[in-house]
Amino acid sequence: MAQPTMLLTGASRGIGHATVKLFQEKGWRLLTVSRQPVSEDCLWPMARESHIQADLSDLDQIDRLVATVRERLPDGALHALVNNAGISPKGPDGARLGVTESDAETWTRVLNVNLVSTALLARALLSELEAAGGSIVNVTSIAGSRVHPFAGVAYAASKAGLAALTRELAHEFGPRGVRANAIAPGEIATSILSPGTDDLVEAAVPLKRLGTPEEVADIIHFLCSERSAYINGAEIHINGGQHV
Ligand SMILES: NC(=O)c1ccc[n+]([C@@H]2O[C@H](COP(=O)([O-])OP(=O)(O)OC[C@H]3O[C@@H](n4cnc5c(N)ncnc54)[C@H](O)[C@@H]3O)[C@@H](O)[C@H]2O)c1
Repeated sequence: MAQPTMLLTGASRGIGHATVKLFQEKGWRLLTVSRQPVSEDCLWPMARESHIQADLSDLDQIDRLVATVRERLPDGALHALVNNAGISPKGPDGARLGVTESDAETWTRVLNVNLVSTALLARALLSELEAAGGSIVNVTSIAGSRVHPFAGVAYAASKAGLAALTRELAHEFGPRGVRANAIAPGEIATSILSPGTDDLVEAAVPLKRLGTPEEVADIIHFLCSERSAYINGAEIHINGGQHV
């Protein structure tokens, strides 16, 4: 197969950063989306070249983003779309933006980044995914399927919606040879974690540790590979056996 191409959102740090590094090591061509310009000290020169700046909370930016992606796909084929970008009002981005759970603007921002932009991107890039027999991976969360002490309502609702969207896309896109799956992390060592997570891990995670971004990246890679060719519409939980 010619060099496969992946488009990943939220590449600047955490799970997205680990996923970019892994796919690069595996020989993929990368297109990455982040709100920020890539910094000069960026560790992966290929990723710097492939970076596209877009704020996914602003849906007006999606058309331009899709047009830029198409320009950078000379053969018109996209092998993987990884919808990883996420925002939590209770995480560092939320705190920085000064948002609160009762704020309508918060709901809009969280739903746009975590859910609506994902749906729009998947549909807009369906032809390119179809051309490659491609795979969509949506990063959901443990908070989408159970009450989580730190996640917050908007975040939980967005991730439950993303899980539902994944099943719907699997059903609709499957006949066109495009698979859609989700990966639902529990407590992973990234900047999105809230204070108090250590106690939660001690009380509720049988493996008694945080997961690593690299462990999540590995499953994303599996879901984008031929090894998972018959997995469609699944949500794979990676949470150390967490029970709340
Ligand atoms: N770390 C965890 O414990 C955990 C648990 C469950 C789910 N998740 C999910 O994993 C995904 C990755 O999160 P992470 O843990 O690496 O956190 P993170 O905060 O380190 O990374 C989030 C990424 O999303 C990007 N992003 C946020 N808002 C954006 C916007 N408006 N436009 C474009 N990009 C934007 C950020 O720039 C960043 O690259 C998220 O969807 C998150 O909800 C993480």
